[in-house]
Amino acid sequence: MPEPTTPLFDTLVIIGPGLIGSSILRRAREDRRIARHLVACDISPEVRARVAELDIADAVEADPVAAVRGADCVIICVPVGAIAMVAAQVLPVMKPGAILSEVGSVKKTVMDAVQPLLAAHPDIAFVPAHPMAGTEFSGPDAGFATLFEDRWCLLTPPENTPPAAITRITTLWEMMGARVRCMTVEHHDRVCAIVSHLPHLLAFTICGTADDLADETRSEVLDFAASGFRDFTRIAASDPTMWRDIFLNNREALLELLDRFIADAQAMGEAIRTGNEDVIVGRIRRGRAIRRSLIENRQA
Ligand SMILES: NC(=O)c1ccc[n+]([C@@H]2O[C@H](COP(=O)([O-])OP(=O)(O)OC[C@H]3O[C@@H](n4cnc5c(N)ncnc54)[C@H](O)[C@@H]3O)[C@@H](O)[C@H]2O)c1
Ligand SMILES: O=C(O)C(=O)C[C@]1(C(=O)O)C=C[C@@H](O)C=C1
Repeated sequence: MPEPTTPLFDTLVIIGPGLIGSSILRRAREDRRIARHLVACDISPEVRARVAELDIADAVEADPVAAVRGADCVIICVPVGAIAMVAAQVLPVMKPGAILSEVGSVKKTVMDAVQPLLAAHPDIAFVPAHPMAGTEFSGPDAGFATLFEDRWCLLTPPENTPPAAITRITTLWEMMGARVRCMTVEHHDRVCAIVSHLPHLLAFTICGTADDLADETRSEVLDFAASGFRDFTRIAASDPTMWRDIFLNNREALLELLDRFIADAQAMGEAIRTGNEDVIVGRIRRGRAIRRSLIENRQA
């Protein structure tokens, strides 16, 4: 007879079972070594009804206070701008020794807002995590159990976090199929500004510019878009609330990298103006090499 194993968590609560939260629930539903009891909590009655229909949680709650009572792990999966408010609602009723986590795409502003709240709850460990995985879709129907497979999950725990709590959240993400790396909130926000936030800013902007051109010239510019432009439109289809919160919360790092990008784009423009083939070809070769190395490492 196989040994019965104790799950990693007894009760795991997901607040905001949208794309990311419902993907965690789906994976945990498939692998009962993750948690014995799964609770979903959402502010939206439509989302709660859909989560119940999809049957991806053992219980669905409207009230975060009722949802987290007795839980040993709570993961906040709401837009960045709402994370601290939800943390303030649940921290006072969480069980001593429990872990609070969140999956927001920006870390410094969230940490700045949550750390003062944690001071009153020294028996709760805070282990923020950011799975570097997603799609342009939102909501509980968009999630899938394999979303985090072979993707990075970045942890940004405060310095005084008990190592055992970091280990448990690391194990959780490994059980989701991800690879885990710890870093500071500042480093996290700079890295994400370049690999995720600036590309989204460019995608939203280029779609708007093309659409304006189509209006001005009263022509079918967008009808002729082949796969290059279409790749930008996939990213540009992402959720407005989520991206508004990301841009406003990672303002400093994003604006610094936007300035740097504008300078680099202007240098490319200058090379085109002056016919500087070396600069043009050098840039293109560099982009190509980056794409190839991602493919070799199976990240593209
Ligand atoms: N979408 C991605 O690609 C991706 C990837 C990694 C991390 N993230 C981060 O994960 C978080 C969730 O993103 P998502 O794409 O799953 O969003 P989503 O819109 O699919 O889901 C968010 C859910 O949170 C609920 N919600 C909002 N405010 C709430 C509140 N105050 N209390 C309870 N529920 C509330 C919404 O009703 C919704 O069901 C965001 O912070 C985002 O930055 C997103
Ligand atoms: O694949 C996509 O569509 C995503 O936008 C996912 C993506 C990203 O930029 O890579 C978006 C935001 C997250 O915080 C992490 C991942």
